[in-house]
Amino acid sequence: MELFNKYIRKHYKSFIIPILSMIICIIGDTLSPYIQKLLLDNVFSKGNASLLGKLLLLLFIISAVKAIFAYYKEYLFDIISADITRSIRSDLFKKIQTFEFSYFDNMNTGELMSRISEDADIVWQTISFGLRLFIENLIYFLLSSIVMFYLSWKLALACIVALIPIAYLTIVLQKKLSPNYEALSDQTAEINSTAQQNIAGVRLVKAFAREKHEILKFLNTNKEYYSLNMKLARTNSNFLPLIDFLTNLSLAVMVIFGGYLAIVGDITLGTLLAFSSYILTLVGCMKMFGNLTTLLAQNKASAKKIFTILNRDSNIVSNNDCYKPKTVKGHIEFKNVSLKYNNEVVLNNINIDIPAGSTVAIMGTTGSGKTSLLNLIGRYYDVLDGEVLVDGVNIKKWDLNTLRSNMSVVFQDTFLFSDTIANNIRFSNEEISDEELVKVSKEACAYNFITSLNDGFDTLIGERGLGLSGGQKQRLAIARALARKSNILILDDATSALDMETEFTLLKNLKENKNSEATTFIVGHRISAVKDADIILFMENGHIVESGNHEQLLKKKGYYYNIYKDQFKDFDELESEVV
Ligand SMILES: Nc1ncnc2c1ncn2[C@@H]1O[C@H](COP(=O)(O)OP(=O)(O)OP(=O)(O)O)[C@@H](O)[C@H]1O
Repeated sequence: MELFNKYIRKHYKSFIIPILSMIICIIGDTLSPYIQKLLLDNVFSKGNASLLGKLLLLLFIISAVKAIFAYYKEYLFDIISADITRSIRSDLFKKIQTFEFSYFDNMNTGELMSRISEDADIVWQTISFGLRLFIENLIYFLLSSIVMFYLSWKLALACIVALIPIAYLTIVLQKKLSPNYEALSDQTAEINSTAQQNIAGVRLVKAFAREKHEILKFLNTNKEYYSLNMKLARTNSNFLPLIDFLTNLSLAVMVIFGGYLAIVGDITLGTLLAFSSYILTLVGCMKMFGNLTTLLAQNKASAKKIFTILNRDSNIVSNNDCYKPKTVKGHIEFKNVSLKYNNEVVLNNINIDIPAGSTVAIMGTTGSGKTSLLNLIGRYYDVLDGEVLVDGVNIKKWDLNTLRSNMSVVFQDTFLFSDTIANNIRFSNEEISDEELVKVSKEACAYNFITSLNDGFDTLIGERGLGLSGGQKQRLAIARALARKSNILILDDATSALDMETEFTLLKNLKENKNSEATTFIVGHRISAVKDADIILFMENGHIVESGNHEQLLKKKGYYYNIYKDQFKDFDELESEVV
């Protein structure tokens, strides 16, 4: 129903011409048996030869008109359905873009791909094929019934009554098929996601020699899909022969009762002949309604899933009259901030004030909440308690697009698009000139390796930067972040795959070229990467347990000092040996 209200109804004007064409074709089809009746009763029985030419000409005209309008009917219906499906696909894609991070934490890619591809295709089939046939058969049914009642109400009534059990069975079949199609749609998504995950992780599978396990997993999913299809086939084969039998029975009723009416002189032979055509049309309609139930059941399942997405609103949205400053300075404050994912509290009572232009380094054990803390700045997740302020304004009051457009992030997991190196860097800022492209690549220590490739900046790389080393991918991701030239830069463990020397050069470049107002966050594990920061935060179990600059933290002789000692112990020992 939602499909109808949201997509089909607004196209109602486009349906006028194809439906009119359809009606013209159906009128032609419905008139043909009537003309045959006239031929039999008037020309052949009564020998009225003058009518023969006229009736044959009429039959010819009807066929020609039908052929012309059939073209419009088919073609225009196809255009409308393609249009509607395009709108559904675009709406789905646009809607998915609005969802918050946590939605994607709980949803797998294969499932979403199924919604955009298979489910949208089923809706397309329903409209282009199903809806057209439904309207067509409904009109056929109504017109044929009207003519039948006009010719002989007794025989028409008998035929309609004989068709009632078929209609009933069709409805029961649809009810039985619906849940099966829902399960089938779920299973299609499961197959997609199993295949998608395997292909995305194929290197891991091969490295661990887990091909057999993966094949087995896929075969099981496929077997389940097969079983569901078999179940559907069983349901169909339980009902369809019965529907066929009843259909033939209704024909027999018509022949017996019609023959009797002809014998007693209630109807002419021509009427009986016309009736046999009309009843075949009615039976054809009933069969078609039966077949359409399958498609309708399939469509119901797919449309339900599509509308679950389309009707969902993101939990993180900008308010009306939100804050949209022209420039962002980068003053960031966390006030009593706590964060919870599902049921787990991962940040507890965080308080920090970071003046614009500071460089903040975050250290801490794995899982201590470093990424989670940084995720709050762009409002990728909402706080449980407290508030995060950027330039003195709670980020919940900010226009999300303005806030995020003024930030650059390098995530822990590097993702590169299947595109050229230049386009990957320009992803964050399409406006940058070729000179700036070179400049940010140099800053990110990526220029030398890019220019050593045969196609340089035009080199095509795979979705995951195939053909590039981990460190090269990270450097491209950093160049992409720098290209945005924003006043908030977040590097979440972005140099972990670089050797110490490259990391040192890169961080030095960042410091030297840094726009003095840019606030920079660096999550790092090496003292050499963090020691020059204005503020160093040390995190443990969702708390900031130490903060200060390098000297202050060394004096505290706490967590930071211990790491410093561990990392520089070898150096000190070596120094003492040399001395
Ligand atoms: N999207 C998420 N959904 C649920 N729990 C999460 C999510 N992201 C992180 N966590 C959990 O939150 C805690 C903090 O994770 P976070 O990634 O912030 O730590 P981290 O200090 O950045 O770790 P690492 O140094 O290993 O990257 C962990 O216990 C982690 O399991």
